[in-house]
Formats: sequence, C-alpha cells, structure tokens
Amino acid sequence: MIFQKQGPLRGTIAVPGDKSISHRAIMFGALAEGITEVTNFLRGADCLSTIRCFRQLGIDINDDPASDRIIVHGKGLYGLTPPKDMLDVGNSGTTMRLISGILCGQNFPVSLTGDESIQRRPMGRIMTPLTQMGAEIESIRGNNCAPLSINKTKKNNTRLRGIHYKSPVASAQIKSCVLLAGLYAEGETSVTEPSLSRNHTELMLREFGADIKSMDLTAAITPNPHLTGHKIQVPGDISSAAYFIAAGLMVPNSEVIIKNVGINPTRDGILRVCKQMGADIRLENIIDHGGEPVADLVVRHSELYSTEVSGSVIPTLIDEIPIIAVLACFAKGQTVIKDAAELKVKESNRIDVMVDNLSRMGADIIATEDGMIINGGKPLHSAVIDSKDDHRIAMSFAIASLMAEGDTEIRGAECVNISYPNFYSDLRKLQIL
Ligand SMILES: O=C(O)C1=C[C@@H](OP(=O)(O)O)[C@@H](O)[C@H](O)C1
Ligand SMILES: C=C(OP(=O)(O)O)C(=O)O
Repeated sequence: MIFQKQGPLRGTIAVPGDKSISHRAIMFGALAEGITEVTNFLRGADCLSTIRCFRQLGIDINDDPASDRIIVHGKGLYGLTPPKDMLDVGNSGTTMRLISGILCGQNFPVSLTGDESIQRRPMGRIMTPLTQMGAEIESIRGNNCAPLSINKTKKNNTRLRGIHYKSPVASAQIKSCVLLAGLYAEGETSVTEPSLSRNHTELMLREFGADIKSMDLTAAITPNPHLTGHKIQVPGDISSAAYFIAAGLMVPNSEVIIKNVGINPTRDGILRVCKQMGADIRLENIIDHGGEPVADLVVRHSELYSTEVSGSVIPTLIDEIPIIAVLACFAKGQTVIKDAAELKVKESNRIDVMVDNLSRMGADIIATEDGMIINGGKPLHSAVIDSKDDHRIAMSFAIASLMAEGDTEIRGAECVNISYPNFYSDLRKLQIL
C-alpha cells in the first residue's frame, strides 16, 4: 500500500473498542453464570480469535453487529467443555496467555497453537508460575513456545495450589494468567510485579463478583467466586487513538477530536509522555464505565521537544512505543527510550523493526539493548517499509508517511486488521485533501 504526505487532519472520530477489555469481556463472561452483554466490542482478528476459542470450549456467543452487541451465554467457572480440535489463538498473545491460566484449572486436556509469530513468542513466562501452581502445561516442541499442551494426563479433580508469584517482568498477560488460574486454586493467589501493568483484569473480575484486591504492585485473588453475567461497555482503545494523537500533533494546522477513549492510569502513559514533549491535548467529558475512566481527547498541532521515556511509565504505554518513536523524529533534541526490552518479544522485534524502517526513511535513530535513541529534526523521505505483519508497525508508518516527502510503501499493510480493521478509512476521514 502506498502513502503520501498530507495536509492538516481535522475532524472528530471514535476509535474502536479497547482490545484488552474486549478479550476479557468474552473470557470472564464465559466463566460467569448467565448473560454478559458487551457493547463497542473490538471486532479485530485478535478478539475474534478469543470468541472462536470460547465457542470451541462450548460457550454460546452471539454477535449482532446491527445492534452493536455481543451476547455471551456464560456457564460458570466449571461449565467449559472439551474442544474437539486444537485451539487456535491466531496472532493474539493475550488470548494465548490468559486462556492458558483458565485451561489449567479444567479437568480435560487441551492443546493450543497460533500463527507463525505467536509460535516464536515466549510462553515460559506463564509455564513457570502455572507449573508452580501444580498445573500440567508443556511446550510441545520443548522450546517454551506454542504449541502448548495442557492437562495431557490429568484425570481427576486435582486442584491447583495458590502461590505468591513475584513476576520478573511487568506484564498484564502474566499477571492475568496467574490470577485466572487462581480462580481454580486452593487458597489465595497473588502476583507482584516490578512495576504496575494494565489492571483491566482486576477491575473487570471485581465487577463480575470476584474477590480480588490490589495493593501497590500486588494483586491477590480468592478462589471459587460466584461470577455473575454483566453489562460491559468497552471504552475506545487508547492504543488505537495513539496514532491519531501523534498525527494531530505532528501535522501542521491539525485539530482532531477523538471521542470516548479509555484513559485508565495504567494505560495513559502516551498522554503523559506527549504532554512532557509539549503536546496540546485536552481531556473533556470524563466519565466512568465500570471503573474504567473514559474521555474525549482534543489534540492540536504542537511544537514538540525531546524527552526520556523509561522506568514505571513503560508498561503504561508499551504498545505505543513504535508511534512514540515516530513522534520523536519530529521533536527538537534527543529522545531516549529505555527499560523497554519487552518490545523484542511482541508480534515482531519492535526495537529492530522501528530502527530499521525509520532509518530507511532518513531518521537519525539507533537501537540500544532495551530501547532506542532518536535525534529529532531530520526530514523523512520516501522508502519501502516492511511491517513484518505487525499491526503496530504498519499503523506507525502510515502516520510517519503523512510527514515524509515522496511515496511510502508499506508492505503487509493489511495486518492492521489485528487490532483496528478500519484504520485506513478512519485516517482518510480526518484528511483534508
Ligand atoms: O493484557 C493485555 O491485554 C495486554 C498486555 C500487554 O502485553 P504484556 O502483558 O505481555 O506486556 C500488551 O502488549 C498487549 O497488547 C495486551
Ligand atoms: C502485543 C500486542 O498484543 P498481543 O500480545 O495480544 O499479541 C499488541 O497488540 O501490540
């Protein structure tokens, strides 16, 4: 797909529902008794993979796009049934890691796989705590990656043991996986992280009736709650809004309003970093959806300055680092991004792929062990970009192209389908041609 430099972006859009919250709404709805009604669900490939897996596990899920409602007919904590085939999570790390926690609590064997990218991503990080809990989980090829097999020989009702897990990485996927296994364990299960990752699991499970507490960097859950079906209105995804925030800030004379965006403090690092860089972003109409704060964002073109992005802010903007790297190319001075080695184990190695592709466009950027250093101010020019089929990379370069001279060709551009199927048409809506 070819992209070109554009004039100002103006107008109002609503980005699709939050990916993390959409996954959890299906999963927790399946484990609750009765009906869960989800509105503004993200119909991206990753969340559709979650629906497909839970249907394979015997859950009835009706999707009615006309009424914008997904209805999950929950069967309670012990209502899942053995799937006929291997579960396929597609490209979704969130599905793979969270569902594994749930499946370790069941009495039937399951195996799970996903696409080529998922088969390279580390699963040892969940196998270690789950094994400590007494779960039977193994990597079929013995390389700590998918495909995984769970409960291969488990025959009776052996319960998991609650553990107090000190996670070496700040990861909501690890935390959620262990807490979900904790629903089926003997005694309390807790997870302590080195810094706080997104807390949607804690907030939503509590809404469904779980006994779950959060204290600083620790979340703890009591087993065997009675979960009841719930209405969930999914806020707009701040990770998707990030591309329009960046475009609005970078392209001269732009003014963009993004409606109904989730601004949970464990996700809003992009706003804090942009403000540190001098961004003009205003929050309006702040409301609450089941503990999740939501606001409209008014973004205006701004002169940007370099900054350091490091430490505890990293987990709150982990998926936004590719687009922050693009912003840094247009900021005065040197931006340093560190403590972000997790980027190497996402859908692609996002440090190398960003540095390689931005260098092709003429940016002054180098990779470090755990991040990047970018000297802003060098003009970007035409290039061929390899997205490595990573949605965050494709969207970041579609935005970079708005400021680059000549043609930017993005290979594999259609992978935006993973988290934002209408991304290109929404971008066009904001462009004054
Ligand atoms: O829990 C979640 O919904 C997610 C957690 C993050 O992953 P990690 O927990 O592996 O950092 C994030 O990158 C992913 O897009 C969604
Ligand atoms: C890393 C991501 O997702 P997941 O881990 O669910 O594949 C992402 O959406 O950027």
